[in-house]
Amino acid sequence: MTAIILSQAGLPLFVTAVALVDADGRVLVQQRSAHRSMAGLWEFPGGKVEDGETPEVALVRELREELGIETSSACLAPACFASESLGDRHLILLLYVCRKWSGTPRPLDSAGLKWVRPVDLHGLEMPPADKPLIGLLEALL
Ligand SMILES: Nc1nc2c([nH]c(=O)n2[C@H]2C[C@H](O)[C@@H](COP(=O)(O)OP(=O)(O)OP(=O)(O)O)O2)c(=O)[nH]1
Repeated sequence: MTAIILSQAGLPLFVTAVALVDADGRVLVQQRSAHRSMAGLWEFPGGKVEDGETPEVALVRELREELGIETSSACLAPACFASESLGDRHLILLLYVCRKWSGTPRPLDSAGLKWVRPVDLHGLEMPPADKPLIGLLEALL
């Protein structure tokens, strides 16, 4: 049954995202800008995996584009994932943890950034796919 649903809707949408963790154990989230779907919600930096990219390569690219920071695949530790319907597509959200990068994150493609303690993620308005990831992340950090 699942295979039939997926073939009707096309392949799932693979999105790769990261919990950047600073020296105080806080996590960076960014606010989705007004022109985007789910505008105003807080999310982990990242984006769609493009054709020919690994999730890690896509994430290194997204972090450069969205935050102006540099990291490498070796600094991305797979953490957990979410599987959620977006309506017309099915989202697979791959969440990594990263503690090592160069540069200072800037909101190059979002309405704003903030560093929050993992427990405080529960109080943020985040996309539905992110909700089950919060507890998993808390247990990992
Ligand atoms: N980066 C990121 N995307 C997320 C998270 N949670 C979540 O549902 N998403 C969804 C939102 C988008 O549908 C998709 C990421 O797409 P994107 O960031 O590359 O592109 P976009 O905002 O222009 O997406 P869209 O407006 O076309 O939906 O994954 C998250 O924590 N981080």
